[in-house]
Amino acid sequence: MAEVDWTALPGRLVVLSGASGSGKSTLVERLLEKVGPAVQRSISATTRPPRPGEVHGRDYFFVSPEEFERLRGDLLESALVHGSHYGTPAEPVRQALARGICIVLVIDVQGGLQIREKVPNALLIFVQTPSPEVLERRLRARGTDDEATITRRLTNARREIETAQRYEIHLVNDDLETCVDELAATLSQNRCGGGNAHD
Ligand SMILES: Nc1nc2c(ncn2[C@@H]2O[C@H](COP(=O)(O)OP(=O)(O)O)[C@@H](O)[C@H]2O)c(=O)[nH]1
Ligand SMILES: Nc1ncnc2c1ncn2[C@@H]1O[C@H](COP(=O)(O)OP(=O)(O)O)[C@@H](O)[C@H]1O
Repeated sequence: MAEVDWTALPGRLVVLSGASGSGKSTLVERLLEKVGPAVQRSISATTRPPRPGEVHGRDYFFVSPEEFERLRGDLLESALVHGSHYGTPAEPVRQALARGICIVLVIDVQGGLQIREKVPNALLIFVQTPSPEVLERRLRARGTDDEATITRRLTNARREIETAQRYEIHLVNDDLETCVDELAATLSQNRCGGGNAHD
């Protein structure tokens, strides 16, 4: 696609990262219910197989490794995470930002740092559980992953938490509704959603 000045678009780009099981998907789902259409989330492409209940085009675009390679040139950022490829299709994000909508990217820290380079005015938020034990408990309770997958995600969690030092905003997802409120307030204070998307 043609060169885009991402910082000149009226909508704000928000990155939400956190270890697997930290609650990113749950938080964003609740946030979108709460704040309405001025905030939307981007749908990533991935080579990871769908989990039970996940829907193509709603949760992710589930693609083959070959399709992912063909898509590469159209991605705003991409990364290899827990052995699968993930990436953000650029054009839908550009169109939404051009309409003044705040777009949330639920992506890993490698992608977050690529966004920081490309879109310097993006807001980078990192979410953590109150402790590593709570993270492990929630990942197991989710019941979507086998033991090897859980072990891999817990190992990667340590590295992600170290990289998170470079994120400007840190949230602790202890009580869900409290954290959703904090996320909504953070966005509102940073010119995202809450009716001020056109400021
Ligand atoms: N860089 C990048 N990371 C992504 C993207 N989509 C999802 N991820 C990240 O990939 C990791 C694995 O996501 P997922 O397979 O849904 O597992 P979960 O984190 O356990 O729910 C998480 O850190 C996601 O935030 C993307 O488009 N780009
Ligand atoms: N504040 C919370 N308290 C208790 N359980 C939570 C909380 N936030 C999320 N969960 C649960 O933890 C699990 C992991 O959350 P999820 O949103 O899938 O994380 P992520 O998208 O970061 O991998 C899910 O089963 C979810 O229902």
